[in-house]
Amino acid sequence: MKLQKLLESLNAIVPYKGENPEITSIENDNRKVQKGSLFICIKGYTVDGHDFAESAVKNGAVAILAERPLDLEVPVLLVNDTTRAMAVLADAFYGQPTKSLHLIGITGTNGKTTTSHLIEKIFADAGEKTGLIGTMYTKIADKTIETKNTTPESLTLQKTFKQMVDAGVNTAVMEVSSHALDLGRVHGCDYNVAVFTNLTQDHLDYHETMEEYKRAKSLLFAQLGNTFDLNMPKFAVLNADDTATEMYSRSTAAHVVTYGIEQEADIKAKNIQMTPKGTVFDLEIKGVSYPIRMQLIGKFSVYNVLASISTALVSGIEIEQIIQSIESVEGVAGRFELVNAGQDFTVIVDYAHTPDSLENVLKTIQHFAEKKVFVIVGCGGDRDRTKRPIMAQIACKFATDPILTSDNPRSEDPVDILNDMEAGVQGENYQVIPDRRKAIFTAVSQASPGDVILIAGKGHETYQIIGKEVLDFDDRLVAREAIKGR
Ligand SMILES: CC(=O)N[C@H]1[C@@H](OP(=O)(O)OP(=O)(O)OC[C@H]2O[C@@H](n3ccc(=O)[nH]c3=O)[C@H](O)[C@@H]2O)O[C@H](CO)[C@@H](O)[C@@H]1O[C@H](C)C(=O)N[C@@H](C)C(=O)N[C@H](CCC(=O)O)C(=O)O
Ligand SMILES: Nc1ncnc2c1ncn2[C@@H]1O[C@H](COP(=O)(O)OP(=O)(O)OP(=O)(O)O)[C@@H](O)[C@H]1O
Ligand SMILES: N[C@H](CCC[C@H](N)C(=O)O)C(=O)O
Ligand SMILES: [Mg+2]
Repeated sequence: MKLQKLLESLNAIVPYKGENPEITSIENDNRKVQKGSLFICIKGYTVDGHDFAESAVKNGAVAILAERPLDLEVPVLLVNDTTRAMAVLADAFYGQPTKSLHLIGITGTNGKTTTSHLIEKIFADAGEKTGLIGTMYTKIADKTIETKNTTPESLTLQKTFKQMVDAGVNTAVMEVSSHALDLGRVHGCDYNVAVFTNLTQDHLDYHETMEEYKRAKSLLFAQLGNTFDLNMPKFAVLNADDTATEMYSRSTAAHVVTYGIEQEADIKAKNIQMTPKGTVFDLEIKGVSYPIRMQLIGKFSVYNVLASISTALVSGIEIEQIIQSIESVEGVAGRFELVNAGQDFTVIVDYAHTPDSLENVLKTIQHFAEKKVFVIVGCGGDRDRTKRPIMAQIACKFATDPILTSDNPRSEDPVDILNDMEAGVQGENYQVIPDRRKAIFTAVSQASPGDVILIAGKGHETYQIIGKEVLDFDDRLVAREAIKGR
């Protein structure tokens, strides 16, 4: 694509001196630049991409997009915000791929990964070719690709959508993190359905206040419904039981569909009964009731299922087909995943790493527990510090045997993180075992028949980040080892 043509997508005049070269790729990492690339300088949290512009030109870049003048022999185009411009250019460069996809975006503090998998399954069972982008991986039809972020930056994102379109995918489901919304990673994405799970405390290291965090999430709904499509109206699927829904409902020009358990909602769950093997409830839609018998456990799972059912319904999938899919879901990796290695007590690995998710999972366990409940929990380093004492409090309140340990300490001293946690539980009964492996082995050695051990925080993760090292670590494998060694 010619540079001038590409720039038209910015909807603003970007004056520059020089020729109108053919752009063969867009890159924001000088190490990936090839002959014909447009190099975009991004001021990051670690380094400033403007410092790599000269090297990019040496590597073959024929134009540079920057926020400040640079003395280079190729055209330098100036914009106020290169990150946001990059998102719009990427969308144009890859041929606006999201216009050819039924795109579903999910935001919320907890439940995004779970809900995205449920939705993907419903669409796949209905015969659609699906794509998925989220915390665990990116999936393009049957191909799985490793990812670093829950929502990738815009270049990767739009390239992925293009690959999906090329592979014949028609429905794409993605998690949209609050960081991505705030940093404009999803500008240019044309969503058909935007889903809200819930809003509780997390990421205050980044957003600083809950109001700011709430506002960041509202951007998904504000972006939705701004383009009119008679063939495919746009929908915001909102949780009626969460107070943030009122704001998100006001933020969007799209149709609003609500789901819930407590408040009035378009799609409701009633008469919920939990068993250790699953959950039974009545699904109510427009006065018609459908009995649901699913394998997922806990009230929070009912919310995820309601969000998924609502999304599929507004997308035109038949209710009978949807119910069949939901009832056949066994679970999502690392979410309330049982570890069975022949032991006579229950071991659950779960990704709860926020106060609300930890409380929900522990309450669900309490509902069935007849004996002791162990919880092994830590808090990630270089992340929201204010959630640490709260998570320790929840561990002590809802478990009989809490063990505070390390999650991913990253650049922080694990003992400092544990001190932050302990500040919330002075005078309570708990153990502190900084080594996560030792913590798991201890709980397993102390458990008696009928007890439950919840290993929280890392779910599907197969690593532990200590300092700059990424070490092999999988809660499920360590738990198995500990059980075998008993
Ligand atoms: C705070 C944040 O969001 N950081 C993201 C950001 O990294 P950064 O700002 O440090 O980038 P940088 O290293 O300073 O680089 C700046 C620029 O220079 C370029 N560069 C850099 C080095 C070089 O040699 N040459 C070069 O050209 C880079 O390509 C980049 O364009 O850009 C990177 C590439 O896109 C992201 O991977 C990275 O996410 C980091 C890993 C991160 O931890 N992000 C978290 C906070 C995050 O985004 N989390 C959310 C939510 C998770 C949830 O679901 O709860 C997520 O969506 O993942
Ligand atoms: N609807 C929900 N409400 C509250 N807690 C939930 C809900 N769904 C899942 N959880 C809890 O939150 C944990 C994380 O779930 P999931 O991975 O689906 O969330 P996520 O929003 O994708 O998280 P992340 O932002 O880290 O990617 C689960 O392991 C479970 O403990
Ligand atoms: N996407 C979340 C994941 C947290 C997972 C937990 N294990 C941790 O490392 O804190 C984050 O980056 O905040
Ligand atoms: Mg996720």
